[in-house]
Amino acid sequence: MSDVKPFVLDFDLVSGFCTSGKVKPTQRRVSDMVAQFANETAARAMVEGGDPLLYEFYGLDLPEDDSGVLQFGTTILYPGKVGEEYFMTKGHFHTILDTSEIYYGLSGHGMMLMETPEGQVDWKEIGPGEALYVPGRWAHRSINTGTEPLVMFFVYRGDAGHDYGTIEEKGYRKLVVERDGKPAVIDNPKWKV
Ligand SMILES: O=P(O)(O)OC[C@H]1O[C@](O)(CO)[C@@H](O)[C@@H]1O
Ligand SMILES: [Fe+2]
Repeated sequence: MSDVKPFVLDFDLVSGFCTSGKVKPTQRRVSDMVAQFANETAARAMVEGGDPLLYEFYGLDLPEDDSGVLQFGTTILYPGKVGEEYFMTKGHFHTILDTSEIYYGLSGHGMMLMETPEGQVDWKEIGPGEALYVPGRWAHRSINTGTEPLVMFFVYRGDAGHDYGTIEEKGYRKLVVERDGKPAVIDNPKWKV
């Protein structure tokens, strides 16, 4: 058991930022995930044109080897598109595959795209005041389908870990793109068996 003392952290309900500045966010830009987008040419052009920030999240300095710890924080995913594909997070399975995660929508609107190693796929919309349960075994990627930052609070088991490799190699089975001004979930042409 780790020796974490009780503490309080403040997160702004709209911006998602930790306003006391006690924790610094991790940022991911288009250059961090060019290969994850369906239209890599559009992604590379965006990198050349200034490399926009896709999202930032607060990961706390809590022990990552203790199943009794809960990791938590906020994700701020900015609005925008790469080609016709909405800004999204990298997405991951948990290293301990059967660990779950809860997201709570604070502001903005988006979607969680999920899939299992066996090939089940699902997606759920998330907005302010909605709690989304991602069961164990489901890879999860957040997508901003709106015009404001999508801000979510998340919590998961401390030792769950992040497995990015599987998604980097194979991609997701589905993509979320804008069609006729609305989000549409389509097959990912780049998905590898
Ligand atoms: O880890 P990714 O796929 O880049 O997505 C970012 C979000 O997911 C989490 O890893 C939680 O699942 C957060 O730390 C972070 O906000
Ligand atoms: Fe996760």
